Amino acid sequence: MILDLDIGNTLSKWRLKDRQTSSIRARGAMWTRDEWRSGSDIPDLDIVEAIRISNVARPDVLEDTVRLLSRRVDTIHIAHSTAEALGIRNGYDAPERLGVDRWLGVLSGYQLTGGCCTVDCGSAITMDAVLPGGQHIGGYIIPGLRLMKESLKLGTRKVAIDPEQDVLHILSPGTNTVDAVNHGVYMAATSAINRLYMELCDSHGVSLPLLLTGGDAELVSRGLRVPHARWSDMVYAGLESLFPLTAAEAQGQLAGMPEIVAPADLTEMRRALAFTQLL
Ligand SMILES: Nc1ncnc2c1ncn2[C@@H]1O[C@H](COP(=O)(O)OP(=O)(O)O)[C@@H](O)[C@H]1O
Ligand SMILES: CC(C)(COP(=O)(O)O)[C@@H](O)C(=O)NCCC(=O)O
Ligand SMILES: [K+]
Repeated sequence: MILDLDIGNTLSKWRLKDRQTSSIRARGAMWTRDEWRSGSDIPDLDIVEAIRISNVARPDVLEDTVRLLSRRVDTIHIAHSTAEALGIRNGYDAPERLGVDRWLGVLSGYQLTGGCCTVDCGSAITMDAVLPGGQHIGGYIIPGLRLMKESLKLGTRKVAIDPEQDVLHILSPGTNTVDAVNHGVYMAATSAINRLYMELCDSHGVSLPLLLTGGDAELVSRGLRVPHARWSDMVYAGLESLFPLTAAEAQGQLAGMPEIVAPADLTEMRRALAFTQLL
């Protein structure tokens, strides 16, 4: 069994993948600040032969995790952002500074689409673009939904946006503090993504497929006006492509690959952008 770990600033996600069949056997998550201890939602290490890790939490979180796991498992691969990988050139001035979860998302997105825009809606919302030909051009970082709410200190941080709510309702003016904050934060996130995505396509003259991942991807997806696909295993897929361990992975079959959704027409996007600039 392979243990894949995606350690974010809020949640540490894990999954167990069968080395023979390439199927996912178990999944779980724990708060990143919590310690690994029995009784919590952690995988059974006795059946793990190899581990692959993506970490964007503090370095000591990674050190503690590796120390604990290396007592039980010999093979541990840790992903790092590099200047180049799998035909993609990292657009950061200091490539190693690009969050490795963003880099892994870009690697998977490019393999699926040959050029795309990736959005990871977690503690932060990050956006990256990689052009056909493999040049990553950098991206954007904004606070995630939860962080935006926390920053207001209005006591609304624990009140989640109801994922069942009709999206038109979430975009309407709030008539109490909780709704005003939730709706405002949601509008800030979704309109930034809509706008930045169209600006990126416009300035590079290419209509890029848009891919979404992260804990808030489903919610954010409903507020986007542009065609896009969700890929919840996108960071894991980057680990699979950097460190292929199964026959399917070696052939480029990445877990949970979505259907490619045809992007919006570039002329239409330019028309929409021109309209926002007229106002
Ligand atoms: N069950 C859940 N537990 C915690 N956060 C959740 C849950 N479902 C959705 N979320 C949202 O997802 C975010 C965490 O997403 P994730 O992509 O795991 O973030 P990160 O990679 O930064 O840890 C939280 O900030 C929260 O808004
Ligand atoms: C931007 C991030 C904090 C996002 O982390 P996440 O929301 O997934 O926990 C992470 O990718 C990171 O620490 N990046 C380093 C800075 C950079 O990418 O420029
Ligand atoms: K993120």
